[in-house]
Amino acid sequence: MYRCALFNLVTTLNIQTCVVQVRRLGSSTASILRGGKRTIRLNIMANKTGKQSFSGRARETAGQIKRVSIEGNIAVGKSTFARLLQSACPDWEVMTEPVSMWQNIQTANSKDSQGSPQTTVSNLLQMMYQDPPRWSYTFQTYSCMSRMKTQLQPPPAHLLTSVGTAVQVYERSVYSDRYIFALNMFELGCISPIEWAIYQDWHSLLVEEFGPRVELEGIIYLRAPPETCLKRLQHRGRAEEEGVKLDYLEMLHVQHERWLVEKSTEIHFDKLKNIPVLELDASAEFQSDPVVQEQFISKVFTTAATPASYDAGDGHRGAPSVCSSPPHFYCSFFQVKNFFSSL
Ligand SMILES: Nc1ncnc2c1ncn2[C@@H]1O[C@H](COP(=O)(O)OP(=O)(O)OP(=O)(O)O)[C@@H](O)[C@H]1O
Ligand SMILES: Nc1nc(=O)c2ncn([C@H]3C[C@H](O)[C@@H](CO)O3)c2[nH]1
Repeated sequence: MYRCALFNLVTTLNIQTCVVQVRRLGSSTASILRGGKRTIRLNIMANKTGKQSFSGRARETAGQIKRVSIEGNIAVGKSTFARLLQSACPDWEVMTEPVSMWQNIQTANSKDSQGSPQTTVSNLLQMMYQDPPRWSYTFQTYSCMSRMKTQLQPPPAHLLTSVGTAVQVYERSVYSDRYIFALNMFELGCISPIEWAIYQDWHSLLVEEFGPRVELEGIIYLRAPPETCLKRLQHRGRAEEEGVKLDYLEMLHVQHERWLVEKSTEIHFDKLKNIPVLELDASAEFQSDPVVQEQFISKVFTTAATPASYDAGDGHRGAPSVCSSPPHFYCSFFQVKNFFSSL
């Protein structure tokens, strides 16, 4: 119930009916409605319900879907924040970074005695961390391609037919691939000048060719000191990241600051230069137990969703009962709400 209430608040629209669709994060989201079948299914739906005005095609061509990426340093809490957004706004589509694709690349490179192909699974993320000069360019081609695919996925039916603000949220983007990681690897000397030139060439070509389909309307920048990120990274304990040191996170922090705060990174796409950036202080700590953390967040959101707290103002001043205990995510919620309304 509170999810409905919150969704109404976030979109700032009066929704008559609100169908809560709890979905898993990731690639499985409404996948049966994607691709070529999507329009057919939507048209059927439109005919059955008679709501022609909300047909997917109409919404898509009207450009009503807001595409937003969550950016930030390694382990700052993007996936955690994405889960928060998804549970608060079940109608939105929230897509996590395709890390498992990078960890599981299948190659058929030999045949067994019966002549059947033998597949090997390679972990490109691990290879990149173990030997950056050898694997960084390869990694960036694959990470960028997988991000491009994610950003190009057609919106699921429920997003196209929903009445309020339709939002697709990506964890990172083709832009952070270039202006954070690939650039950083180039500056570190792990991507050679010729590899960097080639990367930039095909990156620009793809972004320009796909045009509005990969454009973003906004960026949420989760910002925290690199020391905090290192602590969270170590706590998470992803095997491939064992060798990640503070200086690497400091470099990535500087890249984020240059791109999203100082705006001193040279950007090659006009729309991206003027994109609104919502900066959130992600340094506030949760309790370490993920279950308690989840309950804690739900509580904050439940309270934040009451009309009284919403009506009271901008979130910083408006809800003392919530802000007095964990101010951080409460305030973030209101900032996010206002941010989406302004796009
Ligand atoms: N606000 C927070 N306070 C304390 N711990 C947090 C907070 N946010 C996330 N964490 C913890 O930090 C770790 C990293 O979080 P998460 O996986 O969300 O980061 P990420 O930014 O998505 O990482 P990556 O850059 O690798 O994609 C997790 O163990 C998570 O539980
Ligand atoms: N080199 C490099 N380039 C990228 O585009 C990129 N995107 C993410 N990562 C690393 C950070 C986390 O360890 C892990 C999950 O985010 O993957 C990247 N590393």
